[in-house]
Amino acid sequence: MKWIEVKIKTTTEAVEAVSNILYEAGVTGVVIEDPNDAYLKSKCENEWDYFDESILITDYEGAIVKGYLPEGEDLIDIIELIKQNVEKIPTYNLDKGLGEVTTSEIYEEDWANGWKKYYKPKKIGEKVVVKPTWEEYEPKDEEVIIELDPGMAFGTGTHETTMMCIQNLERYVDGNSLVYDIGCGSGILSIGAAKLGAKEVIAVDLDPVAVESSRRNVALNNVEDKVNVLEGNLMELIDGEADVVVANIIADIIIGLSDYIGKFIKDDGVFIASGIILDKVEAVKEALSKNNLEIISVDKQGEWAAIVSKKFGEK
Ligand SMILES: C[S@@+](CC[C@H](N)C(=O)[O-])C[C@H]1O[C@@H](n2cnc3c(N)ncnc32)[C@H](O)[C@@H]1O
Repeated sequence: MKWIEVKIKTTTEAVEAVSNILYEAGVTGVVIEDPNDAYLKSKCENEWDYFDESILITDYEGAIVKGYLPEGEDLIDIIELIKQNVEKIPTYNLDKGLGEVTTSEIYEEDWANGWKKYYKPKKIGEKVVVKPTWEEYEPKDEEVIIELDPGMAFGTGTHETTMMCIQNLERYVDGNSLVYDIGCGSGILSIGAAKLGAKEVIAVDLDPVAVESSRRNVALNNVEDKVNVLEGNLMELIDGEADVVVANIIADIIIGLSDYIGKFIKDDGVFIASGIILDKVEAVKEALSKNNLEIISVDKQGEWAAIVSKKFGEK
């Protein structure tokens, strides 16, 4: 299968905005080459244990953001939309830099392996470390390691929305927890919940590629006894209430879920909703509150938010 690499030359300050443009266009991950960012981060060794100096070698002095899209009939329209959105970046008071959008073809085999050199072990919570299967990593005390090969599914652990879910799972999962993971992607959150001690996890995704990836990663982490991965829609697959429901999808889907998610949460259970673009935080909060879910916290990282709400029992 052919994939199209979309490469955008921008500035450090616009990296988040450009990444979001690519995510909204349908990429499942981005590669950022930013010599300036690398310089800053190399000063902070604790934060940057796994720094790969090869990202310093670039012919452009600003930042480059790359994303990958499958070849398809609507690709020309998607690229055009990306270009238009990049042109709009200055309206958010950000310097778009060159703003040049270029594309090149790559074959699945190149893509499947090309991105791997940028994907390194990374601590994404207080305890949880994501370790690509092909990397060596010596766990430190108390660390919880998720072995991962996401393949073509979303969920490498490098996206803010995933990290905020993991950080909240660390807060809310205990040895008695039944957890539902809606939109499991690579299975990262289900595996994280299981390794944080959850008693049982049910993972669901509409996308068969994600289901296959989750099952493979669940086996790789030896948590098959705790995690059950199902393909399809929550409503049709699950009957019962969980202590923790986590969904890293997008704001509009979370808003739709809010109408009925309460039926799947025990009294005093929590709903961790992530993937919410900052502009839509208020709309999601309103949808949750309207459905008797009380907002407990709103975390923000970059352009994204995660909202934790709680279902209170009868008083
Ligand atoms: C952003 S990814 C999240 C992957 C992973 N949970 C993470 O946090 O990194 C969202 C996933 O939700 C799935 N999805 C989208 N809408 C869904 C729905 N209504 N029900 C179940 N899965 C859904 C997509 O197929 C995709 O795999």
